Amino acid sequence: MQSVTAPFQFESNLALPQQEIDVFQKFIHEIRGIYGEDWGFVFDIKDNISQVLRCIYSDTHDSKLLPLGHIPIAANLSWRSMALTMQEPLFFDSLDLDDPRSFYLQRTIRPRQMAVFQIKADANIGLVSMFGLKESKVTIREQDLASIQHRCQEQLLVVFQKLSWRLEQHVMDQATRAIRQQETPIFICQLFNRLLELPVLLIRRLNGDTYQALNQSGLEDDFDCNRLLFNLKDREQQVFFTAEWQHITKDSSFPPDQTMTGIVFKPGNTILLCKGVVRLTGRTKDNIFHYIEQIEKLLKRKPVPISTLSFLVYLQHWVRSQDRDINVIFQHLIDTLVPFLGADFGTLALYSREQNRLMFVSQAGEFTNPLKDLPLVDKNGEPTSIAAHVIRMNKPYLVPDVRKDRYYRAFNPAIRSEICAPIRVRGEIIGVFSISSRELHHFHQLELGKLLFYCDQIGIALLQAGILDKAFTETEEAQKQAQDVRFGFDQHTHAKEVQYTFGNLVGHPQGAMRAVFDAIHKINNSGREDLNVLITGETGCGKEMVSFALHNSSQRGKKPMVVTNFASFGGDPNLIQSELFGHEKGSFSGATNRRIGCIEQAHETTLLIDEVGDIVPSVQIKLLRVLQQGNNKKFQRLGGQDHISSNVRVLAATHQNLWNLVEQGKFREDLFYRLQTLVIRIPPLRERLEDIPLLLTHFCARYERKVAGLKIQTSNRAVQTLQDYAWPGNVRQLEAVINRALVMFSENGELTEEAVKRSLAAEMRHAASGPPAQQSGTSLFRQVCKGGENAFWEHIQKPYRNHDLTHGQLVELVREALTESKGSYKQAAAAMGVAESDYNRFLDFLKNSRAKLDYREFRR
Ligand SMILES: Nc1ncnc2c1ncn2[C@@H]1O[C@H](COP(=O)(O)OP(=O)(O)OP(=O)(O)O)[C@@H](O)[C@H]1O
Repeated sequence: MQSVTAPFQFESNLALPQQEIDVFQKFIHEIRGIYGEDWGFVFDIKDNISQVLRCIYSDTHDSKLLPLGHIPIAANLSWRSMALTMQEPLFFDSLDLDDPRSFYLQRTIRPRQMAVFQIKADANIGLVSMFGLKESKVTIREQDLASIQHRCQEQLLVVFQKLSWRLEQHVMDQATRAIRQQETPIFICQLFNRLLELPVLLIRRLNGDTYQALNQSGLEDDFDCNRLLFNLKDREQQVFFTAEWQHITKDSSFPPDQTMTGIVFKPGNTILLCKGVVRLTGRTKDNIFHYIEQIEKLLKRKPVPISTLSFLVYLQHWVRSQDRDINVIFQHLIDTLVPFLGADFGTLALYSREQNRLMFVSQAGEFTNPLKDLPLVDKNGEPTSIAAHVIRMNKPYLVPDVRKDRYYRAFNPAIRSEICAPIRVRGEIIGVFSISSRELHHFHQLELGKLLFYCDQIGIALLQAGILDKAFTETEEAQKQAQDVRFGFDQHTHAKEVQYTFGNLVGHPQGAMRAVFDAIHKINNSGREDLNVLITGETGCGKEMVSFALHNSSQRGKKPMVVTNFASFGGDPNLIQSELFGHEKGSFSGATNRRIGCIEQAHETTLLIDEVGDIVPSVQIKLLRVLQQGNNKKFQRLGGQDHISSNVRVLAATHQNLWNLVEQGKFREDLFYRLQTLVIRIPPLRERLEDIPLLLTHFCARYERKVAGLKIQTSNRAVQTLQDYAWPGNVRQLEAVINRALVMFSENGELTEEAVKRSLAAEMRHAASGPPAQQSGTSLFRQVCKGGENAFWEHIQKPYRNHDLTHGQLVELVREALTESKGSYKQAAAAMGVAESDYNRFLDFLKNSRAKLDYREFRR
C-alpha cells in the first residue's frame, strides 16, 4: 500500500476584524459593569464543516486573540458542546473540574463558576461562555441568566452570523484552492477525511466492472462493487446521504460495517463512504453538497465548452476596445449575458462599501420600474433585496420561486425565479449580477455555478480593462483635493491621499502577487495596527504602491499616509534625525525654525519610511527605540526637552539587502530583527510574467484616458515580446517601455510587436550607455576577455545575479561577443574565460537570463 503525507491543512487562525473585536469588547464591558469584574469571556462559534466549536475570542487571558482552539461538537464531550444543543443557558455555581466534560476547561482556565449562553439563528450557531475565576467575587444569579441570554442574542447575533459565513467561506476557499492544486483521488479522500474528521473510502469505477477503492492513505485493492451500484441505480438524486449501507452492501464484497454512513454521488459512478456517523444538519448537508459538486467537476474535468470560450474572448475584447463609459459597458455586458445564459431578465448592481448601498446600474429585459439605489439593509437590519442578501452572504443564491422568498422585492411582476451572484475583484465584492426568468424553477444549482463563473470573469475583465481604476481615480481625486488644503509639508515628507488602492495594484490573482495581496489582507485583518511592516523588493517593483494599499485598506486609511525617503539625505545624521523626530530652533546650525518631524506628522495615520537602509547607524538606534513601543510612540525633537507622543504605524521599505548592510556594519542588527517581524516581499517582475498582460492593459488604459477618443489595440506578439525581457527596472521600466512604444512607435493606437521591440531596443541602448565601472574607457566585453580564466563567471554572471549588471548590459555584451566571433558561441565563451566543460552551463545561463541571441544574425 502506498502511503502519502497529507497535503491538505486548514489554516488554523481566522483573524478577527477590529469591528468585531470592538463589539465583543463593548459587550464584555457592559456585562462586567452590571455583574462584577470577575467574569472571563470566551466566544465560540460552530464550524459546520469540520463539526467543531472554534474559540474566536477570549479575554480570559492577557492576549486577546488566542490561537484558534477547537472542541469537537459531540454533546457529551464538553460542557460547551453540550450547551450548543440546548435551548437554555447552562449555569454552574460550583463547577466540578474532575467531571470528564470539564476536560478542556481543566487544561486551560480552570474556572470555578461557569455560565454558557447560546447565539441562535436557525439553530444555535455560537456560544458565549462566562467564567468566574474566584468564587467570592461572582455576583451573577440564576434569575439574571435570561436577561444575559437576551443581551447576547440582541447584541451579538449579527456578528456571529457574519463570522459564521466568513468561517465557512474561509474553509471553503482553502479547500477549493487546495482541490485546484491537488486533484488526485487520494487527495480527495484526504480532503473529506479532514472535512468530516472521519475515515473515508472513495470508490471509483475504472472500467467495466472493475472498481478501485481508495482510502486517505493510499490505494486499496481493486474489488467488485456491482451489487452496490445496482442498489443505487434507482436513486434519482445525484448526491444523497444514506445510513443504509448495511443493506446495500451486505452481500457485496464491500466491507460491511454497521457504523458506516455514506455520502454518495453518482455521476461517474463515484461513491464516497465515511466510516462513522456524519451528523446531517441542514447546513452540513449543504456544505458537503458544495464540496461534492466541486470534486465532481474535477473528476470529470470537461474542457470549457466552445461557446463559453468564445464568450470570454468576446468579453475581453469588448471591455478593452469599446467606449469606456462604465454605464455603457455594464449595459452591454448584461445585454449579452442574459440571453447567453437563457434568462429573460437581468440586473446589474454595484455595491458601495462606504455607503453600504446598492446602486442598480443596468437592466436587461422588459422592466417598467426605473433603476434606483437602495441601502443594503432596512431599519430592522434585514437585507432590502436578493442582491443585498447575496452581498451579505458573499455567495450566489438560487430562488426557485420568488413569491416564496423573503428577500425578494417585486421590481418586476413578470419574474418568477431568479439567481444572483456576487461580482468579486480580488475577493472584495464590487457588485452583483442577477438573472431571472418568467418560469418557476427555471434555474438549478448548475446555473448558479455558471453565473458565478461569469461574474468572476466580469470582475477580472473589468480589472484588466482598468475600468475600476477609473471609478477609483475619480473618487480619489475628489478626496485628494480636500486633503491638499489640510496638509502642507516640506520637500521630503509628503502626505498622500488614496493614491493607490487594491483596485489599481495590478497583479494576477493566482500568480506570484497573490502572496502580497494575501499578506496585505491578513495584516489588516489581524486587528494589530501597531505592527510595523517591512516591504522589500527591487527598485520599481511597487513597494510604494503596496504601502499605500496596506495603508488605504487599514483603519488608518481615512487619513493620508505620510511618506519620507532617506535616499536624498546624503547620510547627514542631523537632517535624518530632524526629518524623523523634528527639531527645535537652533538645535544645529541651519535649524532656524522649529520643525515637526514626520513621526509627529503621522499621528493617527501611517508613516512610510522609504529607503530605510539609508538611515545612518547613529539615528537607527533612536528609530529602534521608537519602533519598540506600541501604538503610542514617545520621542523628543532634536534639541528639545518635551516628550512627544504620536500614535503612528510605521511601514519601512527598502530595495537593499538589509542583512548585507548588517554584515558590512552599516545597519544595526537589533533594528534589522525588529523590522524583520513582518515582511512583505514583492517579487521582481521577471518572476511574475503572468502580470505583464494585465499591466500592459492597465498602462494602455491609463494612456487612453489622457488622449481623448484613443482606443489602443495590442497584439499577442507584442505581449510575448514584453514577456521575453527580464525587466531589471521592474514595473517602472515596463511602464516606460510601453509609454515610449505608444508615443514614438505606434500609429492609430496599434501597439505592435515592432513598436515594442523598438522601444525595448531604445531601453537597452539607454541601459548600456549607463556608467558601470567596468565599462569606463573600453567595452565590457574587452574587459572580460582580459580577465582570464573564469572571468565570465566572476565579472558577468555574479554581478548580474546581484543586480549590479543590468539585463541591457548583458545583452550588449553577448551582442559584441558574437559580433567578434562571427556568430560562434563556442569562440565567444572561450574568449571570456569559460572552460570547455562549462560551455553548456554558459549557454543555459544566457538562455535563462533571456540573453541568448540568434547567432545567425552575426554570421553575415
Ligand atoms: N503592481 C503594480 N500595478 C500597477 N502599477 C505598478 C505596480 N507596481 C509598480 N507599478 C508602477 O511602477 C511604478 C513604480 O512603483 P513604486 O514607486 O511603488 O516602486 P518602488 O518599488 O517603490 O520603487 P523604488 O524602489 O524605486 O522606490 C509606479 O509608478 C507604478 O506606476
